[in-house]
Amino acid sequence: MSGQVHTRRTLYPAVGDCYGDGEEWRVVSLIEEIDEMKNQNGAVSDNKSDINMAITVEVAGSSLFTTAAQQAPLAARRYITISRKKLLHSLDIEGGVRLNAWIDSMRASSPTHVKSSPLLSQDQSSWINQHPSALEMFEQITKASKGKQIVMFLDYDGTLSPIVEDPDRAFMSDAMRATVRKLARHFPTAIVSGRCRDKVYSFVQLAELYYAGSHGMDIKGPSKGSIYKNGTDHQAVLFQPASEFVPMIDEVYKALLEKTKFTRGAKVEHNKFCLSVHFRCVDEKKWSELALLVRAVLKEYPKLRLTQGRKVLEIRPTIKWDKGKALEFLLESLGFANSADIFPIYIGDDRTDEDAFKVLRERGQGFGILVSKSPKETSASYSLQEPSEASYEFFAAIGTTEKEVVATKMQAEKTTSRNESITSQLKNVQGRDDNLYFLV
Ligand SMILES: O=P(O)(O)OC[C@H]1O[C@H](O[C@H]2O[C@H](CO)[C@@H](O)[C@H](O)[C@H]2O)[C@H](O)[C@@H](O)[C@@H]1O
Repeated sequence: MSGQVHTRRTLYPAVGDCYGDGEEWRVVSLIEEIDEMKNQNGAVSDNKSDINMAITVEVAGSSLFTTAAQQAPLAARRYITISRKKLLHSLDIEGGVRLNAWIDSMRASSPTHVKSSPLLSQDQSSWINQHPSALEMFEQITKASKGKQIVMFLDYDGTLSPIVEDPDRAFMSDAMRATVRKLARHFPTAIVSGRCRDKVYSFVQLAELYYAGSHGMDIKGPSKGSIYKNGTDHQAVLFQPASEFVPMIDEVYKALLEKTKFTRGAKVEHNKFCLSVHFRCVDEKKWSELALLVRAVLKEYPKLRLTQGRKVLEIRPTIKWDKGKALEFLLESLGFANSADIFPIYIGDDRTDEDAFKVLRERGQGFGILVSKSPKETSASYSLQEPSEASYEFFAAIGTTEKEVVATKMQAEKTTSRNESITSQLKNVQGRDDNLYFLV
């Protein structure tokens, strides 16, 4: 004997939330209603024509539901079931607008292939005029930084390591490590990353650097103190302005793991004071759905905000802290807060690096370099096509030039007691000022 059975299956415990003008509604469960034909053995055969996807929505003053039948009851928790078609239509008009903006921006921030068209190449060339390749500007950069203390700030992913599918395998090459080591020998050098500080340290493995993890919310100086520190205080720096958020971040991490567990390819990364939800390995057709899931979780945490990067949504505390603030903090802890004779150079590839580029523009000191193959709106002054150690050797070369001058000057210093005039002669010959002394 066989018969028809009506079954309701909850597909997702919570799907997402949407906001419109003066209204708010939240999808709490996606229920698949299926009229199943059960045979004698209990095996199920879905009769497609009977499938009706319905969605249960928790309502807070929505004008979505117009007919009397659709109006939510006045209970404390108001739920209503609407058709899948209607929900998706509404998603498009309301929450969809913001959601699509994220997704478009995520797509644009990490193009998989750069299409070549006459228009694009025109855009590209005008962009390159505005943001020339740093590699062609040796003379200008050397001249601009002359007599000033260069301080290097380097982003990690996409700047020191190539972008790869698995965030746990974004290794840095030995050649790149050797170049960064060389840079750190010439200048105070900091890694500024969205990653958790320990993780980025495990990739870079250079103890002589400053590390600003979690988008600058976790800053630590070299364990033995910095040889560059301008002043007498050589204590190692440790600064964590978002410590109070750790329990909340842990909680949201667990919620996100749970909510995204059915989204194939999605990955949630715990970056200590912030989180990343990776879209790179998720089918693009599922991106909106995943973004909705993330936003649904975040709805319960108004003290956290969402930003986007290269195929990633980043969740972080709403505190006024970013990579730009981290750069300023580092300059200050190096003793350069009020120094006119510093030349900070920040190299990064992502939207979050723009905060640091902006700070440099506002200070009118140093400049930003954007690593990008394609034109992007940026506050950086220069560009680099890709993250290669060859590019960063360029800065080491500036360092070498500076160092030679400094060494000569040091030699001159020693001789000063014997012959004051040698120093002044050197100064005249090389046209450098005394700010370079503390480099050595
Ligand atoms: O500030 P960053 O050091 O650039 O960190 C930003 C995010 O970088 C990582 O994700 C990015 O790189 C991954 C590995 O190449 C790639 O799979 C992912 O698609 C990129 O978005 C890191 O995993 C994130 O936690 C950081 O927020």
